[in-house]
Amino acid sequence: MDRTEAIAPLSRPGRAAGGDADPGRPVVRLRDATLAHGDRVLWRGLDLDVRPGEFLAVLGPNGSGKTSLLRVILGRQQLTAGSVTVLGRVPRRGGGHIGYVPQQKSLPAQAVLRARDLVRLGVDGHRWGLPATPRSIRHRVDDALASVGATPFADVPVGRLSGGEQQRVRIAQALAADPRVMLCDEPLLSLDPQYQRTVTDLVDRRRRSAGTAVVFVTHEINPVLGLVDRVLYLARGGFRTGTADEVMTTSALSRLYGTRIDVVRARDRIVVVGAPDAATAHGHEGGPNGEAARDG
Ligand SMILES: Nc1ncnc2c1ncn2[C@@H]1O[C@H](COP(=O)(O)OP(=O)(O)OP(=O)(O)O)[C@@H](O)[C@H]1O
Repeated sequence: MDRTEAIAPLSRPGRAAGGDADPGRPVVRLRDATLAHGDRVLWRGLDLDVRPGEFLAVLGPNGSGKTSLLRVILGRQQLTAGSVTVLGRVPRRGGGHIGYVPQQKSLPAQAVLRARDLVRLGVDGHRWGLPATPRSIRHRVDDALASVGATPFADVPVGRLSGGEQQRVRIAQALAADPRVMLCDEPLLSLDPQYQRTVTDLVDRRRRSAGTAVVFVTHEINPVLGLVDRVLYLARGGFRTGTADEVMTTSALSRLYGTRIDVVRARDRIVVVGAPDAATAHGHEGGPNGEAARDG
């Protein structure tokens, strides 16, 4: 079955295009934030503001605490020290205005929920500007499905979809929440280049049209290099923040890792050579305090 179709724009019944977000007010704010499990410090002394419409890429080796950062912002994980606010409030489980694309795990083959049922779960429990009638909710779900090209498989049980199709449905679910911030945990995994582009374009369009802040965890910066405003790089208990040009450099990453790392620009790509990989960089050694980080 050919399940691809043209990608439709996601209409927004709530705020006007451009959003009502105050561009000066951070959507996400962390101050002197530390997260540790036992005596193992994932990151320490993190100051971070993510502003409306900003695209923040979060990079770092396996186990450096990228997903944990998203869990803190979601209110599912308590900081060890410091503070976090989302839209000026301490985040709590189930709070609205957050679109979350969790790290991909295949849905069981026997999962009987249809794609549209999953997306509908994104609408429920959130305010999105208009009274939620069954008809308006159905339109919202249809819009979100169309926006990721998922209309042809809207009624297929999700367990029967490919990994990439399931991922597009998860993006639609996050968009259906009419989010002020999107938290995306490696959303490009298992997508072919065409749909990597689809996903990054959707997220980019959303932040430009609605002022949605984006926190985008990725192992690979190249697919989002043209979109990224700032990078947060986590490693060995420390971090660096800044533009891609500031962070993705031989000197910045060598200091962060405490060993020689080479960052090479080849055509429009960044290649990092020598960064300890998942097997060796699990970071269990604890690591130094956060590098002097710039945030702004
Ligand atoms: N509740 C917990 N208790 C103890 N350790 C935990 C807990 N949650 C996460 N960890 C550990 O913290 C570390 C960071 O996990 P996290 O998933 O945030 O890393 P990550 O940077 O997203 O990794 P990956 O790139 O592999 O997805 C891991 O070693 C993980 O095992």
